Amino acid sequence: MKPIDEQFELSIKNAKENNKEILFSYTEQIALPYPHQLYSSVIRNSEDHFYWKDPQNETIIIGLGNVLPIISELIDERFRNVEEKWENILENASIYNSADQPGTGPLLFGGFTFDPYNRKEYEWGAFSNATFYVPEIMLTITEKNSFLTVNSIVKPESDVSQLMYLENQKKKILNIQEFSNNFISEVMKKEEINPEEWKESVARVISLLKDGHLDKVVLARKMRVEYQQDILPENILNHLLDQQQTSFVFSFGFQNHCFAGASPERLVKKTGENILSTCLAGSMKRSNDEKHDETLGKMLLEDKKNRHEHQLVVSMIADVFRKHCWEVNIPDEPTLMKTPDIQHLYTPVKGKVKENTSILQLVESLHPTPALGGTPKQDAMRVIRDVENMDRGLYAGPIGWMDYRGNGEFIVGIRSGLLKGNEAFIYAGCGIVADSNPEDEYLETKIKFRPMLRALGGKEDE
Ligand SMILES: C=C(O[C@@H]1C=C(C(=O)O)C=C[C@H]1O)C(=O)O
Ligand SMILES: [Mg+2]
Repeated sequence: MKPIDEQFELSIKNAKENNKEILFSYTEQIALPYPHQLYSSVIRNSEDHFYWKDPQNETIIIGLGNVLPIISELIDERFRNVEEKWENILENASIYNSADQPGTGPLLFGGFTFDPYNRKEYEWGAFSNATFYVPEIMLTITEKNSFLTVNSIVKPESDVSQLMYLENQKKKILNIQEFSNNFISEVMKKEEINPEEWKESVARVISLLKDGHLDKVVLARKMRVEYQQDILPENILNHLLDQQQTSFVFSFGFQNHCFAGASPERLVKKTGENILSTCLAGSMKRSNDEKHDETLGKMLLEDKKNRHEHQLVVSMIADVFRKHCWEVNIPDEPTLMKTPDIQHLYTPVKGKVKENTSILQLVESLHPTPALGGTPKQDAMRVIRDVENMDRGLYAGPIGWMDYRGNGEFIVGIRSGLLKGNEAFIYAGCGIVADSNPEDEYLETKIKFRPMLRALGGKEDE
C-alpha cells in the first residue's frame, strides 16, 4: 500500500476529474502505546464521538469527530434509507485498507430510535429516527492488533493542507494528553418519573393480556438524575468499563448529547456469512452468597412465567433467522447470563445468512424483538405507545456499527441513559405477560436501573 500522502493526492485528482466529493479512508496497523483501558480518555464531551466494546474485548472501536453524517427521518423506510445513502457514498469512495479485519476502514456508527411513530420528547431532540456517522479518526483494537483509520471528505478544491490537518487529528488519539478521572459532580436530585402510574399501566396491560390475543408487552419507565455541574461522558464511560465487564459498553456522543450504557443484549452480529443473535428475557436478582445465587438461578430456569417470557423471544428470533439463513442453530434450553446486578435466561442463536442479506436488513427484521417490544409485534408497539406515555428515544433501539464490507454488530440499547448537560435520563423496562404482577415488575425495573445509577454515582436503591 502506498503512503497516505500519495493516496490522498490521487483522491484529490479523482475528485477534480469527476467534479464530486468523495470519501477518502486510509487504515494502517499501529502499535498501541498504552493498554486499551486508557483509550476511553480520548473522548471529550464537546465532540461527536463513539466508544464500543464487546464483553470479550474482541473488538473495541473508538471514533472521534464526524466527517459524514447519515441521518434519516423516514419511518418505515429508515433502515433502507440509511443503507442506500451508505451504498452511494461507498460507490465513489477511495478506500485504502490492507487489513482483513472487521471494524476497520470506513464505518458507520449510530442507532435507530425505538419507535419512530411515537411523539418526541425534548431530551431526545438531537437524535433522528436513524442517526449515524463516519468518524474522522478511528481506533480499532482487537485481541491481537490495533488499527488507525482516518476518514475525510475530499472535494475538487481540496489540497494537501487537509492531510496535514488529519495528521494533527491523529495525534489526538495516539498521544493521550491527560487521563480522564472518575470524578462525578454531586447529585442534586434523583427522581423516578411517575412510579405509581407506571404500576397502574402494568396492571392495565396485564388485563389486556388476559383478555385478548396479546402474549407479551414490554413496558419501560425512566428516572431523571440532576447534577450540580455538567456530566462528563468520558467519566461515566470509565465507570461502566470498570463495573460492567460482562456487557457491551457503549457511548454515543452526538451534538452535545450522549447516549451511554452497558447492554448485555446483542441484537445481531454479522461477520461474513455468519450471524449471531441473543435471546435474553426472564430475570432474577443476584445474591452475594454464592449458594443462594445458584438457587436463585435454578429458580429462574424453572420458573414458568419467566420461561414463557423467554420462549416468545426465542420463537421470534428463530423465525427471522429461518427466513434469512440457510443454516440455523438454536439450543433447546436456555442457560443463565449473569451481570453484577441481575441474571437472565439466555439463548444464543447462530446462523449462516443467505447471500445479499445485509446487516441492516437483519436489524430491520429483528427490531424490536419481544424482549423490548412484545408479541404480536405491531399490536404490542401500539399498546406501548398508548400506555407507556414516554419517548424511549434510543433506549431499547438498535445501536451499533457496520463497516464498508458489510460486517458489523448491533445491540439493543438497554441498561442505558441519555446524558445531557447536567441531567441524565435513565431507562429500564420489563416483559409483561398475563402471569405478571405489577409490584414484582416494578422491583425488576428497580434492579435494572442499578448499573446506570452506579455509573452515574447516584446512590443505588437496595
Ligand atoms: C427491557 C429491559 O430488559 C429486557 C427485559 C428482560 C425481562 O423482562 O426479563 C430481560 C432482559 C432484557 O431483554 C431493560 O433492561 O430495560
Ligand atoms: Mg422480566
